[in-house]
Amino acid sequence: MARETGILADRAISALFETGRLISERELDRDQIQPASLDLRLGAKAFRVRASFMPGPSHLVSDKLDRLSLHVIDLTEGAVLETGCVYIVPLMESLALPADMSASANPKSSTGRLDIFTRVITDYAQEFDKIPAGYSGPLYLEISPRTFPIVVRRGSRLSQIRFRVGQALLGEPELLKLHETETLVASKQPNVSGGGIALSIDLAGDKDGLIGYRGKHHTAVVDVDKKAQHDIYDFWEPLYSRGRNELILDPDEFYILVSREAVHVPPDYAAEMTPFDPLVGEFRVHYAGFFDPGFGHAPAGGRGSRAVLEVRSHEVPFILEDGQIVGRLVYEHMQEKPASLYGSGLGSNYQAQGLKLSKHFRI
Ligand SMILES: O=c1ccn([C@H]2C[C@H](O)[C@@H](COP(=O)(O)OP(=O)(O)OP(=O)(O)O)O2)c(=O)[nH]1
Repeated sequence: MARETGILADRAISALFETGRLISERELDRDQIQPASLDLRLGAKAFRVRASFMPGPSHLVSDKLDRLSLHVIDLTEGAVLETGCVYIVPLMESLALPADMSASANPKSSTGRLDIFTRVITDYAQEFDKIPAGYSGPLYLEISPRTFPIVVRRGSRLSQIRFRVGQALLGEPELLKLHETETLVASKQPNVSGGGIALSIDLAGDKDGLIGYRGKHHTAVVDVDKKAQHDIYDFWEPLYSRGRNELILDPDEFYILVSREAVHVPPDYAAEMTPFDPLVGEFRVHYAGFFDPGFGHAPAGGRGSRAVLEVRSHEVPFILEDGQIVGRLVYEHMQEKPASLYGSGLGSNYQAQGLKLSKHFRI
């Protein structure tokens, strides 16, 4: 029996397409629907703009593009998007949501791990990545590669959207109860506060003391649609604990680190890593925050999956210490159990992961 409120699962997302609530200029790709989200595809053009913007309550995105666009790039054969530049790409998908359904977007994990900053923008938007209930209109993606230049093309999938009816966030007592039966975050002393369950950082490292990676500058381009294409060490510097169990974050460098705890998202739930909390420190963990139903779930082959963390320090150098809390996972009810779980036959790339760079790299 489906709940009234909650995040839409794969079957319901497919029904949105069939009933014209989700519109696309071409058929959905076979693997575009995930257990609790839909990957969004780039359209055929990218607008290089002078700066990022918010349309605000009285403007269409296209009004702003008329004013701010510097150049239009054709994506049909693929094109390079450079670091430090801002691009706006109309997406292939648009929406005609019912009055009780809203949506939110987030970069795909592979996009976050490449340090590509992306946000979905709607007409009349006053917030990024939030699509109000009943929204009818186009979707645009703002893209700004931060560390590596990238190749994208029409159909590339950098961002994903979750649809939700009403509000189905678990409160702290409900979260604690679920944790007691399902072990959401495998820590000796679960810390449930701020509406979520805390994740801490692993800076002790694996048997070789490897704790993470720092992105190199002035690299070759990464094609976002190609797997295992590049040697890790051409793009990343490995970082070792050397018994110190701490790491000084340099401002404006990008790090891939990993949680100390294994994470579990039971099939009836979807999780999200909550953004940077200024009370935790002057750094930001999480550029891609959706955790799928079935991630870390033992029957879906996920036992021991850790959360990969995308980390940046702002303004000042900051010392992270092993075991320090760096983020929180909030959990929401699914409307119904997905037909397919993360990790089970979906070509999932990150089930049962430890410290793992994006799928584009090979050792
Ligand atoms: O910051 C994050 C965000 C997500 N994940 C995990 C949980 C999530 O369920 C999984 C896959 O995320 P997503 O579906 O966004 O990744 P993808 O790039 O689409 O990969 P896949 O092809 O495996 O779906 O990665 C992290 O470890 N860290």
